Amino acid sequence: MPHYILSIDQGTTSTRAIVFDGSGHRVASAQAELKQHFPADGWVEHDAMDIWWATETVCRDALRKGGLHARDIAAIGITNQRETTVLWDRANGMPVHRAIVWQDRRTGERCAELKAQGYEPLIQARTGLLLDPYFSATKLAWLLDHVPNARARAERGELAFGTIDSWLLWKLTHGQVHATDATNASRTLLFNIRTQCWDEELLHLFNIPAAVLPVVKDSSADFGLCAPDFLGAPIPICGMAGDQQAALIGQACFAPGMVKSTYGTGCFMMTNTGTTLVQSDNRLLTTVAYRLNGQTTYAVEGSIFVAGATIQWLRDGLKLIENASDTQAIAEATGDARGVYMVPAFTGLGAPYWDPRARGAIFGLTRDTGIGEIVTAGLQSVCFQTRDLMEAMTRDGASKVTTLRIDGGMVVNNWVAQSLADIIGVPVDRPVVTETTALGAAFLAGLQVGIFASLDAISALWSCDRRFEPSMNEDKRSSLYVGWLDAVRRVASEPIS
Ligand SMILES: Nc1ncnc2c1ncn2[C@@H]1O[C@H](COP(=O)(O)OP(=O)(O)O)[C@@H](O)[C@H]1O
Ligand SMILES: O=P(O)(O)OC[C@H](O)CO
Repeated sequence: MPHYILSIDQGTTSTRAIVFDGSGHRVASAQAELKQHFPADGWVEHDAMDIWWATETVCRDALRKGGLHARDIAAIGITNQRETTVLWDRANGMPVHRAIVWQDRRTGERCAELKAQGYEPLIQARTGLLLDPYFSATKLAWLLDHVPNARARAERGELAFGTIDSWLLWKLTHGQVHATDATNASRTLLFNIRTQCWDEELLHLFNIPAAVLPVVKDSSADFGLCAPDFLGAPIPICGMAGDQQAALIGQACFAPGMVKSTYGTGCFMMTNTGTTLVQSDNRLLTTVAYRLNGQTTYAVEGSIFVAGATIQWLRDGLKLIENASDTQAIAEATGDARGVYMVPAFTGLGAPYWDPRARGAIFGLTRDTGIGEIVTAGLQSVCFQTRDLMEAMTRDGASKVTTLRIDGGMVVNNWVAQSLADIIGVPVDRPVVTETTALGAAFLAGLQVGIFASLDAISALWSCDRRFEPSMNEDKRSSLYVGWLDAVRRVASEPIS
């Protein structure tokens, strides 16, 4: 029996394919950058065909680099940037518009309108989410209303909606399968996370015809076979999860109370709450962590829109650094931001503030402030935002965080990992495999085909590369955080309660 798993990780800024072996070791990988389109202020789009072509290329490259053939691959897993919305023509498999990306704010007014009409409590109770343009429903409604004939065609069953997972599945199976998994469905604002069904009342509220929707499956399931021309032979597609849920799985956070935080473009902290659905009183999200054998495990999530994107801005916007990795040496040499705070609210503030009108700022500048302090403040902003999430989770009773498992592109930076431990005041564990998103999708696919026997067997594969212990004294930790809260208050568009 073939014993490798091919994981497709379609992220916001790049598309990756990674081949793992049956011990969760990475065997080969390939990556392609994804072009970002910014057609108007606050709008962010991706070309869904670019995403598909990049997926074909990176999968073929990864196999070639590993000296592997389709017959060596037991299963494919898919993980993806969540919420990003694609609408395509079932007849020719072409998108009817560019995909609207999770960061896109064009439907802010529609969300505000629904909020003013008092719909948020109902929506939160059914979906675990809040009324924010972040999620798919208002993006899909926008497409149906703005693409000529789209609504009528959707009602006639001619168009299909999906997040990136569904879109890739459709292309991989040559239009044979229109499905998603429960984690991705739980990010649309249309899926009832209690009943695990599309919610008719919400479909009506957002004016979405049911005919466009994919079938919702478990995260480990039979999603069909990829067409033989993709890699040379049909391969079963057996795992699927949104990237933050896949990271939770890749970090083996299977016990209630275990928590991970992923630092890519944004930062997403997630605590496993087991089979208990915890509704947040502190404006965190409740979401499906994974669904296996029909059993739903839930999580509480804090979503920060800008984490690694701050470093991209320091590099591409301000041109203060050449490479993201330069920030470690700069922060080590600077040691301390010396009272400078950066609040990177470039697209508003996410959890726990949810303030789309807030904008970024740098405070505490003096005549001797230099590049070092600004870069250090940029890195530290990610740590302070994590502390905000941790405080909200503790207030919710979702978990008293005792250790934090971290992953994502930023955590190779030792200064960030240490500063995180110092600012949140608990040990931070960095695993050997930091590409936990792709690993999580591989675990899900491998569970389905029997390469991994159980979640316990997966837990045994997790191993720590390095633990970062907090080393800052409590007074300094508190006073730094008070300064951060003051900076956030100053950028907020409305008073923070
Ligand atoms: N050494 C580093 N120090 C700080 N940030 C880094 C470093 N290396 C990469 N990054 C940041 O990490 C992000 C890339 O992480 P990744 O997990 O690949 O993101 P995504 O999945 O969102 O596309 C980028 O925003 C980049 O600025
Ligand atoms: O592409 P990432 O890794 O920044 O993740 C994006 C999230 O899934 C958005 O909810």
